[in-house]
Amino acid sequence: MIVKVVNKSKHQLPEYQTESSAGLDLRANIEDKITLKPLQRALVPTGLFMELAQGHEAQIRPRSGLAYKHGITVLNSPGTIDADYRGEIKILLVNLSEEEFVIEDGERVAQMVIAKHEQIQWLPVDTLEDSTRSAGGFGSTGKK
Ligand SMILES: O=c1ccn([C@H]2C[C@H](O)[C@@H](COP(=O)(O)OP(=O)(O)OP(=O)(O)O)O2)c(=O)[nH]1
Ligand SMILES: [Mg+2]
Repeated sequence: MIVKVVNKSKHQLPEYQTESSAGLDLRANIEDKITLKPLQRALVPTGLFMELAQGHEAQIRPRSGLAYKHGITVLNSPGTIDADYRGEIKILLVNLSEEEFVIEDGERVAQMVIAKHEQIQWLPVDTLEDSTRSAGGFGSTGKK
């Protein structure tokens, strides 16, 4: 799929790191380093603007390496980029570790997955078709 993009960052366009990667790694586009203290959050700019086709969204997800090694994750994960959004793509990072973490310009801090989605129309009714699960949830299966 071809996606129009305006790259106002100092960096190359996000790339798939391997042949079958689902996510495009997103780079921080910042003038000065950002230091995240424990439990601090920051909205990290990417310098990227894009135009997705209707029926598509972009999901901003954490990178597992940063999460595992440094406790850095995407606070609103998965962040949702709507197809009609024309603003700058930004990444909301939070530091869940007990150590400071420094974000460098150009660092790959998150990844973006493009996905198809539906938009629905409601059909208001009084009752729903029953099912085997019925209203069971939140650990209801496998119990006696
Ligand atoms: O991680 C994110 C999440 C959102 N956005 C942008 C694109 C998205 O289309 C817009 C709105 O996001 P969302 O609907 O999650 O935020 P909201 O708090 O509901 O704001 P709004 O009232 O603008 O929809 O903000 C980002 O750049 N990064
Ligand atoms: Mg919204």
